[in-house]
Amino acid sequence: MITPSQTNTIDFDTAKLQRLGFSGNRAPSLRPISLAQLRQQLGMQLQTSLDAERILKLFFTAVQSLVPLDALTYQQPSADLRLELGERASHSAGYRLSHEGEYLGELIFRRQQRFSDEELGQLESLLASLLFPLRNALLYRTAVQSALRDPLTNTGNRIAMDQILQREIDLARRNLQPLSLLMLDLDHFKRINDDHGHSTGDEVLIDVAATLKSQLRNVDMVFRYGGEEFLVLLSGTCRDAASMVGERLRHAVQELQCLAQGIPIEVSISLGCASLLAGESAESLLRRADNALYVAKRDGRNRLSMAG
Ligand SMILES: Nc1nc2c(ncn2[C@@H]2O[C@H](COP(=O)(O)OP(=O)(O)OP(=O)(O)O)[C@@H](O)[C@H]2O)c(=O)[nH]1
Repeated sequence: MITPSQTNTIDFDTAKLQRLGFSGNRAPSLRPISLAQLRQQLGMQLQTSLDAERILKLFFTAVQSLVPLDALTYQQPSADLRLELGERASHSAGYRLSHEGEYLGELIFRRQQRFSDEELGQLESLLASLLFPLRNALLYRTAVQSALRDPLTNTGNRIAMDQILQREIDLARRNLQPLSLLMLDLDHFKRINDDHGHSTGDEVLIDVAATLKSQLRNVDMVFRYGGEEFLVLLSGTCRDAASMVGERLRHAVQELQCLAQGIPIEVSISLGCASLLAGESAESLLRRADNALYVAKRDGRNRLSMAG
């Protein structure tokens, strides 16, 4: 029988690290180590993962067996990555990382004592071991992110939506928090395509997606659900608040100044709103939001309808 504290899952990265003599949970080794030995170890250790955060954590731990540190911060805004490890401290040594002109982020070492010239030389030498693993991890991260994004509107795609919706439902249930969905669809979009061409239609989709994002909090998520249909996931948001958000979105899209060859195009959206019921599945929640959207269309468009 498997007791709750046991697990039969194998983390291959951890297992490989243990074979190489490293453990992520162990404090850094107190055994003196030379720069050359540490570079050799890092060369092997950092190749065990394609997860940039994990690589930076391994690096931070390993470096401390040669140069004492209190913190490491790293950021690469275009990869949407920011990491703060350890406690903030007064002295810092910052590096802009790049490889063959490719920007790989900013990394800052921090600690309470000033760094000596020798230590700075050691840190720079160790950073060389980080470059290739970090570059590969950033490429991997970009590939994973692009597999989950709609390239036209830069919103999440259907695959991302399926994954995130289920996760958010589980979280809402565990934390006893409300969760609401807005399903929205551009009105008479076919006419826009027919009258002004598909590239104008694409521009309208891009503008509407940008408008939706600009009206929402960072934690709210926008997905392109179909051709001219979007889904907004509002975690921690009850029915009344979701209805207000929906109205705000509807109004913002109506105010959009879209032009085709200098001629203004009227753009509006219809929305269906549903809030998670106790024990409800993702499919049922989506179905109720879709039914509410159907009612909004049937009742004249450019309106919000609440699921029953
Ligand atoms: N330009 C462009 N058009 C798209 C895209 N995806 C879907 N469409 C078009 O969106 C239109 C949707 O038409 P309908 O489903 O009839 O909906 P509608 O005209 O918006 O009418 P209602 O939803 O009833 O208000 C179709 O003409 C599709 O070709 C896209 O990526 N770009």
